[in-house]
Amino acid sequence: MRGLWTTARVKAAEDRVMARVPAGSLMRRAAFGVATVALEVLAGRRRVGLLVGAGNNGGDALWAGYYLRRRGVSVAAVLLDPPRAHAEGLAAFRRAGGRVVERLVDVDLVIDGIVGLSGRGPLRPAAAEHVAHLDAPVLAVDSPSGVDPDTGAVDGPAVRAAVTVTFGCLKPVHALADCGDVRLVDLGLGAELAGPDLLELEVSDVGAAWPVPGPTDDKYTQGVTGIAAGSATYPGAAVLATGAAVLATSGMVRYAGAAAEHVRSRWPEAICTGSITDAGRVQAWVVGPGLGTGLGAEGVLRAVLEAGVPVCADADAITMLANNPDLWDARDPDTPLVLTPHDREYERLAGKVGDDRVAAARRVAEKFDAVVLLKGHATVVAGPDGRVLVNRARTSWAATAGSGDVLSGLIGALLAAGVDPLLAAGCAARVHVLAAELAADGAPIPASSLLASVPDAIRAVRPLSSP
Ligand SMILES: NC(=O)C1=CN([C@@H]2O[C@H](COP(=O)(O)OP(=O)(O)OC[C@H]3O[C@@H](n4cnc5c(N)ncnc54)[C@H](OP(=O)(O)O)[C@@H]3O)[C@@H](O)[C@H]2O)[C@@H](O)CC1
Ligand SMILES: Nc1ncnc2c1ncn2[C@@H]1O[C@H](COP(=O)(O)OP(=O)(O)O)[C@@H](O)[C@H]1O
Ligand SMILES: [K+]
Repeated sequence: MRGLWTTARVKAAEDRVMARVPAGSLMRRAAFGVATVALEVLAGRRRVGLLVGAGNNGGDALWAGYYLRRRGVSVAAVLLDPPRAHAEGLAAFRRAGGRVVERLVDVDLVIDGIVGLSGRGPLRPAAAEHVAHLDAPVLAVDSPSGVDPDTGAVDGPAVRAAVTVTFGCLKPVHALADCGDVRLVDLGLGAELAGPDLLELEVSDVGAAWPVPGPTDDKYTQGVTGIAAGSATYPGAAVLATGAAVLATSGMVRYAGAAAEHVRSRWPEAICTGSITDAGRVQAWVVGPGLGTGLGAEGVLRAVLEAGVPVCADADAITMLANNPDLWDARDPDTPLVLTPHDREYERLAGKVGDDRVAAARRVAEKFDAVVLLKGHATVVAGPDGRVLVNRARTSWAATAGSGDVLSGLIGALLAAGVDPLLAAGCAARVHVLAAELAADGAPIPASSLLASVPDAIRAVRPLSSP
């Protein structure tokens, strides 16, 4: 797992390190890292432009310009606030033959030192104007300017970075927003940083957590997933959610609901019944996709919440919980609940998501004592214990009708297999994103194709040496 630390925590750690190292040494180390990556990106080309803001981020850029000049690179700098440009960095830059210009023209690479950890709100007009006219690849210093370093939110023009060079540790922006290729320069912060604020699963974490059958397993021991989804109007949601559970693990899947015939004909291996009372025992339930919100659906949700097994509540189940708070009383407080809202469902539960999606997911996780998976290009999974996992998609092909139904089936199967609910949601989100990518391969896909790629996505995360 990769840890990410909020800017307040990073600044506090940097202050403690700075108190015991010579003045300016951290900045020069950071800038040397920037210059090293810049030379790599330049690959022999020799013209660099700097956009220099008034803070230490601009100082990093100026010192990087100094190191690049010493390697014979031609470097021009635009100072966005000349009287406040980092004095030592600017002096070193000029000494090394760096030029100060009004506008960047004919450069092979732009180094964005407009603003870093202290950047807040939309870019100021002068910075926005330069960013709007960028026509070369950009290396962002610490974080792309115009993107909030703690939330990844973008309000107005922002730098689109091909590569971001960051220092000390990763920050939330590096998992929540597009920063291009992210490179980390060590500043020796390690001992000063306690546990991270956010976590990002790596492929190996997902592969290690994904349940696989052992020699003593049979169809029951791996966990039976129950799917309470679909309706006469929306049978497809039942087919997709059940299919995802069938493909996610080799345990058994039971389907209960009005789409039993549709599900049976598509997934003959699922045990299908028309009603939840006849469903038999399961180790986790998925409830909600395509279920409707009428009295019958409320009864199903109540039965699932009372069942005493982990529940993944999605789509209409979330809407019902938002509209009828009495339904919460049916919940067994000792069994885990995973809620998987998109923004509109979130709003029904707890008001607008806002710019800080991590804080939004945390609020609802705490309020309902549940794991909350907030859907989107960057999926945020927050646990009631304060842990947060972030998973950003590299493409947006998953933004298609029915793809959420697939996700809920994956989560349900992992819950039934006994995976920790936060990890279950995080691993499912990761495999879901990968399945979308593999299925799309550059062209739009329906959710049924995403579903068909689930086995390939699982193969891709599992260790190479495993059977
Ligand atoms: N600490 C360390 O040990 C190390 C720190 N390091 C580096 O320092 C960076 C943090 O530096 P920092 O704290 O000086 O702030 P920084 O990000 O340059 O921004 C402040 C300036 O931006 C301005 N500004 C704000 N919002 C804006 C907007 N929307 N649009 C435009 N401008 C905006 C703001 O203006 P003001 O509000 O003052 O008018 C002020 O002038 C960090 O990211 C890393 O690169 C490395 O050298 C390693 C060692
Ligand atoms: N822009 C996007 N990029 C990547 N994934 C996205 C994007 N928008 C939505 N998704 C993902 O697609 C799925 C959509 O789920 P949902 O809105 O519930 O759809 P449905 O109800 O039609 O099944 C979620 O997994 C979500 O994270
Ligand atoms: K920057």
